[in-house]
Amino acid sequence: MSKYIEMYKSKLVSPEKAVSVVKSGDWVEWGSFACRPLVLDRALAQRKDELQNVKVRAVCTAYGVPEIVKVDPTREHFCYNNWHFSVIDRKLSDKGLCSYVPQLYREAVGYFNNYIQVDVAMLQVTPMDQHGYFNFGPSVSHAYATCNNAKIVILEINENIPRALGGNSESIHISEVDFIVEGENTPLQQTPVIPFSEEDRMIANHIMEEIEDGSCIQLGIGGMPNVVGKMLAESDLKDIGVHTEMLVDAFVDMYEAGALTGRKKNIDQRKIVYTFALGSQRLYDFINNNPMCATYPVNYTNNPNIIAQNDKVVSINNAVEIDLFGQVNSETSGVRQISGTGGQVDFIDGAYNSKGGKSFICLTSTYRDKNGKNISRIKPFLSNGSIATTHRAAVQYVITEYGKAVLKAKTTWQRAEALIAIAHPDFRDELIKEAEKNGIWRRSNMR
Ligand SMILES: CC(=O)SCCNC(=O)CCNC(=O)[C@H](O)C(C)(C)COP(=O)(O)OP(=O)(O)OC[C@H]1O[C@@H](n2cnc3c(N)ncnc32)[C@H](O)[C@@H]1OP(=O)(O)O
Ligand SMILES: CCCC(=O)O
Repeated sequence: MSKYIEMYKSKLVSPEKAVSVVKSGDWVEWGSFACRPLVLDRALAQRKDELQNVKVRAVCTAYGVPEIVKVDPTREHFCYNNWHFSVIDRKLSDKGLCSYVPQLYREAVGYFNNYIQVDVAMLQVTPMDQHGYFNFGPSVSHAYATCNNAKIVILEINENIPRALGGNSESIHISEVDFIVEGENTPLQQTPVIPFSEEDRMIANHIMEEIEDGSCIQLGIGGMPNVVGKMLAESDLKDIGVHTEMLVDAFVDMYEAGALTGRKKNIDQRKIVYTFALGSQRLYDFINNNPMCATYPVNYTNNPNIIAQNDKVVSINNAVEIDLFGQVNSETSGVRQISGTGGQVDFIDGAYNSKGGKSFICLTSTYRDKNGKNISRIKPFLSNGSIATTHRAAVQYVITEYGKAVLKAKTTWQRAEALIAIAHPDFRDELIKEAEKNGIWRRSNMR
């Protein structure tokens, strides 16, 4: 028997035994996205009455509401927190059951190395390989930093987790692990493909005009970036490269269409670089043992200096609203946290510094609220309480179905003009009046 199998056997315990190490007051860190623990969550929830004030941090909750949250609506026993809200997290937050942790995603590894305490780390990983390594699969992100800084590391094995080749920090050795639990091999979280609207297609068309052969693409989270990805796959563009934070199904479409070769990249040439993957089973099958894919920790993928080493970086991200000063909110609706800062700012900075690089903030010109009322996403000010995800000076291109606005190096009145020109026509007069009132309009505007 190999020494690693012996070590494995000595560390293999039941979920109940593994979570018995958690003490009142501890900070517990979970694996992110599709790699959050499942059987460990259930076992921890069963200890509710013995524990007080155990704080759990997670990223973008998948697989439904965690058991620790379900069993403790008071948050006295378990206090759930999240670095990036999914639809589950925002609904929990509406009920006061989940708190947001602001972050610049590129800094996540540094937070673990320098700022925060982790008493117990719990992550889903692949089964161990013959060299004694467990792979972090589609959720490399800050997984190694979490484990490296945790007092106790517990891994939950899931045979369905694909083995993601790196890069670096994509795996952890058995010698660095305290306990192993064999999970139930739950299929990975699948994200539905969102149907896109005519407005989405028009926005994507404006972006497509700016993409060239050899461009290096980042697609952000949300519906719109995926539409552009699909159109890229259907285009006759050649030698597209990928350096992204999030890997989505659209990249598989591009690969299968032959558009994606990565041959023109200056770094990680011919590799699809990413830090986490979230999508369908087809995406997870694509990354499994695929030498074309290289996953890295987020302090590499999202470092603007690394991003900028490739030429013609094109960064495509969604937003909730933008004000006439150019401040972009991509994460809240007033004080309601919808999502997170994520890597938006990282890629906007990286693309700007890349030779020939371009960053796009895209949004439909209007949004239909829950009462069916059409509301302009281009506003005089961000909604009361909304957070500026990307500050105004960083913004380069803004796109709606009505066209493109380039904000870099523009005066306040030029910005207001450029943004009003791509607002929905029904709102333009009102926006001009507001811009005048707020001192960012000139008589010569729109002439
Ligand atoms: C991942 C990378 O590679 S790096 C960078 C990418 N990361 C980021 O850009 C971080 C921030 N961005 C995001 O999270 C997303 O792009 C978003 C939130 C802006 C859009 O994501 P989508 O999934 O397309 O948004 P969607 O249209 O489904 O809306 C999400 C929620 O916001 C609400 N919403 C959207 N727009 C508005 C608005 N203008 N006012 C109020 N609420 C709004 C929706 O109602 C929905 O809430 P609900 O589920 O409670 O009904
Ligand atoms: C956790 C980050 C996801 C995003 O960047 O949007």
